[in-house]
Amino acid sequence: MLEAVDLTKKYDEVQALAGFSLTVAAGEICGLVGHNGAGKTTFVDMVSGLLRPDTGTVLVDGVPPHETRGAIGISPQHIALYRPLTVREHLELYGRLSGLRRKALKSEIEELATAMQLTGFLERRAGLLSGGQQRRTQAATALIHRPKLLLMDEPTAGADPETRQALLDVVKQRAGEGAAVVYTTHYLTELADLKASIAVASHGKVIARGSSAELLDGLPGEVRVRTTDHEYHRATTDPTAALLELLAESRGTVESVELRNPDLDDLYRSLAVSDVH
Ligand SMILES: Nc1ncnc2c1ncn2[C@@H]1O[C@H](COP(=O)(O)OP(=O)(O)OP(=O)(O)O)[C@@H](O)[C@H]1O
Repeated sequence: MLEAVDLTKKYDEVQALAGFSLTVAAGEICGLVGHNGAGKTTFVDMVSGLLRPDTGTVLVDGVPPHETRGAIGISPQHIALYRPLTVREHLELYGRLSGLRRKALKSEIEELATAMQLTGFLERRAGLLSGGQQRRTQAATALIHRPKLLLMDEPTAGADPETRQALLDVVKQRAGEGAAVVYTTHYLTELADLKASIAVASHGKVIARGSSAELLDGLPGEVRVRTTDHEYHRATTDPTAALLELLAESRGTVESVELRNPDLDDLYRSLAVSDVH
């Protein structure tokens, strides 16, 4: 569904993309992760047709992004709503731009408003919405025409847990219906919830690609034991054994025990990713 091969892009002195390749199949959610400045947004902008690569090719459903019509839905990193327009007017506008007819548009708005918990706000102007409501509206504009490719650039930034869950549920549902999804985030827990595959970007290219099991297997998590006397912690791939050892070593009364699974920082460390441009 999405095929990007060897993309490069230079902004003056900054090599934002340096041979960025990524393929995402229909029905697949690909979690695109990486440090700030790794090139994720530049890539998303290129796939959405906003930016042309210096070299390399992008195909969406077999054609270049600027030639697709209605195949792509984009939820940009920064909220970009028209303050005087209501939520319903936004959804009508984006739906019409993608060629949705009046009847289909009406039922899509109803279904999406329910899924995104926007039913009570449809007639409210965007400028008067809370941050979370704006996030949900922004995401809804990307989803209204049921695109074959969904580009979601940190869609949950600043969202409360309820907004985050609504968003994750809709993304899962759309992938279940066959949409390909590129989902950039700094939260591994979201990717686990989405059962997403992972692509790690660094210095303008994808340096690791696979399922989270493939990429995280064997990475150490951490066990912490806090007692009335001291706090003990150990990095480990065998939490049960480490916990028993720490309990045997610890002095004082145990107050808390914490097991932390490997996270994105552990993954970056294992890949020796250290870049911030
Ligand atoms: N319009 C621009 N002009 C000059 N440099 C840019 C421009 N856009 C991005 N860059 C640079 O290109 C590099 C990649 O930026 P990009 O926004 O793609 O990273 P990112 O992985 O999305 O980061 P973040 O996680 O912070 O959103 C950075 O060094 C950034 O400063």
